[in-house]
Amino acid sequence: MRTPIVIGNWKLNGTRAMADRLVADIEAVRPELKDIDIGVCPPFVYIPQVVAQVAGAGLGVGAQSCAEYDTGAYTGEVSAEMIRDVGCQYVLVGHSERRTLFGETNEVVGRKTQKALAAGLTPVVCVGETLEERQAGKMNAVVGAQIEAVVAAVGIQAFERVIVAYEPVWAIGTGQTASPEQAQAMHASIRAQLAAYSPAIAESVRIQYGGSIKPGNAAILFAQPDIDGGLIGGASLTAEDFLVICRAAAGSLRAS
Ligand SMILES: O=C[C@H](O)COP(=O)(O)O
Repeated sequence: MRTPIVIGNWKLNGTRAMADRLVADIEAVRPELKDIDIGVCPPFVYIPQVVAQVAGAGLGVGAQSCAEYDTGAYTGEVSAEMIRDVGCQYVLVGHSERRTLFGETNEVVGRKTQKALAAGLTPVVCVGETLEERQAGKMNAVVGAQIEAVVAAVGIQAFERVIVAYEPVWAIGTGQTASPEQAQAMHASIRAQLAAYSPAIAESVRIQYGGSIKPGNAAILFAQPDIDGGLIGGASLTAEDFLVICRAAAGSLRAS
């Protein structure tokens, strides 16, 4: 049985006051949602305040990216060690916005995953195809290559400590969610790919779905057998929406 995990990726949004209110609202209902894992990924500058606020509340904190380097002359970068040092548990790696807007290749994503694991963080490795790739029928090959690069960098055994997030690029921030069937098919395909290396690891690895998850569609997505929670963008910015989504994840556990 895999514990569902819901993570809010705030992206480039928020203020100190917003972070304070949002986290307080999530914490207030955390005891009702104790059967699932919940995390938030604020912008770097708000991480210390959120870490201090959630201390002991069972809410994980993550960064939205990490450097592929440890230390040195890399202006603007933040290392996985630093992220761990300030109390984070998670780090997103290879989000499609990083891949598309900041040129992160599969190899870079592999190296970042390696750094995250070495620092003791849980990397949330994001994969997903563009609309053009889907329309050309290449989605399994594209996502397969993204997964393969991470396996090549860290080895299959390390996937015990990796979370995968399948986020079709065409569904991110567009309001156009993958259908439950499309999402389930890709999650099953990722699991099958990992099973070729290790059936046990494939069975235990958590695969989140991300891309326009909202209160109205979360339950049906989370009800799919290979979907283990969600990576939430826009709907993670208000406690009202985020908590409905968290409740849907907790509900999927009870229904299974
Ligand atoms: O990291 C989150 C994803 O990019 C999904 O974003 P979204 O829920 O705003 O579509």
